[in-house]
Amino acid sequence: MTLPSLDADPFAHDVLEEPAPLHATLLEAGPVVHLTRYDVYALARYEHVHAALTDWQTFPSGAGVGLSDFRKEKPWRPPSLLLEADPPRHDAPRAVLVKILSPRALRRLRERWLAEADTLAEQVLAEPEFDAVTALAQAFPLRVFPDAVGLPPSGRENLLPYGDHVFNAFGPAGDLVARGQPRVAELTAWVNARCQREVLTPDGFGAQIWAAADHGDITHEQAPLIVRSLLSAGVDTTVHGLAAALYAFATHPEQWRRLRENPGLARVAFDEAVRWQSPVQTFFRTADRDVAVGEATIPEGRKILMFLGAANHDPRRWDDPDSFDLSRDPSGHVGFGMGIHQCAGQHVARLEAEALLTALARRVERFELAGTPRRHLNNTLRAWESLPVRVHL
Ligand code: HEM
Ligand SMILES: CCOc1cccc(C(=O)O)c1
Repeated sequence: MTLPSLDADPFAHDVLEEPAPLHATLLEAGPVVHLTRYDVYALARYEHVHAALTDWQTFPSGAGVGLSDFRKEKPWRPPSLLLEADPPRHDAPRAVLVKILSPRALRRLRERWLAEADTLAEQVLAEPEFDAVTALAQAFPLRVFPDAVGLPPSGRENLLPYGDHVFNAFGPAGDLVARGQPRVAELTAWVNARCQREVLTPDGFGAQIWAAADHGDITHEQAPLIVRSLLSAGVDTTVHGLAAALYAFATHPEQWRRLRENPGLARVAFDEAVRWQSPVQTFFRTADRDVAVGEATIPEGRKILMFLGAANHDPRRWDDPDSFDLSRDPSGHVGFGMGIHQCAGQHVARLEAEALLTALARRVERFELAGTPRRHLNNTLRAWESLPVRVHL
C-alpha cells in the first residue's frame, strides 16, 4: 500500500500559529503520512504516537529527538543524557532525576511554593488588568524553580531565551533558529557555568544531582549535563503550560467556576490544559529498522515526527477532543510524553500549577480576555507571547 504523502511544512509560521488544520489532515490521512518536504514520517493518531513513545527499541532517541540526525550531523550542543539517550546509557541519569523530582521529594517545597503563589497573586491582582504571560505564567516559575535548582540569583533572565532556542533547535534550521543564533554562545556559556557544583546552593536539585555522583549512582562527568537538562527543559515548558491553563480558563468561565467551587481540581485542570493545548507539540524518533505501522512501512533510519498535540485531539481516543472540560479524565494524554522518556519534571510542573491555580481560584471570581492574545512562535513549543486579561475579584 502506498503511503499517503503531504508536502505540508509543520514548521511553517502559519502552522505554528494554528496547527489544528494540519492535525485534522494528518489524523484523517492514515496511520503514517510521508512528509516529503523533510522526508520524515508523521504519526498523529493517539494509538500510533503512544506505540512509538512506548517502544524505544524500534523508535530510539539516541540519534536526536529533533529533525537533525546525530549520526549524520554534529549536534549543536552535547546531547542530553536523558532526552537524547537510549538504554542502557539513559538508565542511570533517568533513575537519579526521577528520584530527585519525585512527588515525595517535592513535598518539602509544597508549603513554600503555595506561599510564593499567594504572594504573587496578591501583588498581581492589585491591578484589574494585566498580561497573564509576563505577570503570572513567566513570573511564577522564575520565582520558584531557579531557587529549587539552587541557582545563584544573577542572570536568571537567560533561562527563557536559552530554553526557547533549545526547543527551536529540534526543528529545521530556519528563521526561528537563526533568530536565536546571535546569543547562543553567550547563553550556552551562562547555562554551562550554572551546572558546576561550586555555584549551586547545597539544598537544591542541582546539588542533589552532584551528591548522586558522589554516591556512585552517576559519574561526576555526567552530573553537569543532568543539571543542564533541568535548565533546558524546566522553565519554558512550565511557563507555556501555565499560560495554556490561564488561556483555557480565561476563555471558559464555566470551567473557572468549577475550579473555584472545588480548588482540589487544580491538578487535573492543569493536565486537561496540557492535553488541550499541548505546550510541547512534537518530538522526533528514528526508525531502528523498516517498521510496519498500519499497512505502511517506514524505512529504517528515517526520522519519525510524533504530533503529540494531534494525538491529544484524536477523536478515536477522546470524546469531544477540542473541548476544555474539567469533568474529563485526561490521564493517558501524551502532553508529557509516555514510556521511558516520559517527562521527568511532570511533578514539578503539576506542583507549580497547583500552587498558582489555587492561589488564583481563591481570589478571582472571574477573569476574561482584555485584548487579543498573541502567539509566541517556536518550532516545538505552543506558546503565548501575551495574554491580556481583566479580573473580577
Ligand atoms: C508543562 C510542562 C512540561 C511539559 C509539557 C513537558 C513535556 C515533556 C515531554 C513531552 C517529554 C518527552 C520527550 C520525549 O519523549 O522525547 C519530556 C521529557 C522531559 N522533561 Fe518535561 N515537560 C514539562 C516540564 C518539565 C520540567 C519542569 C522539567 C524539569 C524540572 C522537565 C524535564 C524533562 C526531562 C529531563 C525530560 C527527558 C526525560 C527522559 O528523556 O527520560 N520537563 N517533557
Ligand atoms: C521537555 C522535553 O525534555 C527536554 C527538552 C529539552 C532538553 C532536555 C534535556 O534533557 O536537556 C529535555
